[in-house]
Amino acid sequence: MPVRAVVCDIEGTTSAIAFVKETLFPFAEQALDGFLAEHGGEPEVVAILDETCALAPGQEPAEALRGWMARDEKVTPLKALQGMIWRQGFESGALRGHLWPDVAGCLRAWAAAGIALRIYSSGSVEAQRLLFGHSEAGDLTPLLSGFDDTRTGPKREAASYAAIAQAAGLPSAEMLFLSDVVEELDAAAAAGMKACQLVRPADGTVAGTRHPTCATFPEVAVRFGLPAPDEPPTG
Ligand SMILES: CSCCC(=O)C(=O)COP(=O)(O)O
Ligand SMILES: [Mg+2]
Repeated sequence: MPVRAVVCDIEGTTSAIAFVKETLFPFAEQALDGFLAEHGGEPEVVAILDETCALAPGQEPAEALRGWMARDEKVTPLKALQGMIWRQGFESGALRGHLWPDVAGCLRAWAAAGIALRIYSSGSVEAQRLLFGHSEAGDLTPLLSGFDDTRTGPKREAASYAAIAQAAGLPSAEMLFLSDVVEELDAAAAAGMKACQLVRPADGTVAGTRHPTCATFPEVAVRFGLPAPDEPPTG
């Protein structure tokens, strides 16, 4: 069955774990109080704070959000708020989306060959668009045909991948999911997708045993019969 769509995780797959943990997360944490003071009355932020209170009853929302940040919990309202905070950073040029140097060339080659490219990350859809729109390789959003976050469903549940396949309008067997996390790959495979673990040495990813492993996107291309990029890796 040929691969007609590739679904990419971000942290540990297209982008360095260190970029997310040492640049993006501290940026959001430091800006949280100022952001809430300035925007806390806006309907979209009020809805996020209500969702936070529902998930952390009895806690001040800012305190709950800080706790989730400290524990790197992939909680949907936190992810939505982080995306809103990062917007200021990406649009001002203070932040630029990190991509591993082997990624952009493959995304361009795959999109040019008609392979549908989608993102599925715990980072909110807004954050995903910002990262790829302001990436170190330029604006890559025209290459991407779909974005999903935890509002589609948890990343470790097969139903989320079935929903992504349905949104893409493709049989799941013709879709390839790339992630660094074995449990996410298990869920994608349970939904019928092909699955491949990105084991990037610089991220310290530990290779699992249940799925094929690749260190770079060009290796993925070779392994799954996708076109190889005609540009050398950048960066
Ligand atoms: C700009 S995307 C931020 C990524 C993020 O917040 C995150 O939690 C990463 O999770 P992933 O599912 O991509 O591993
Ligand atoms: Mg990941």
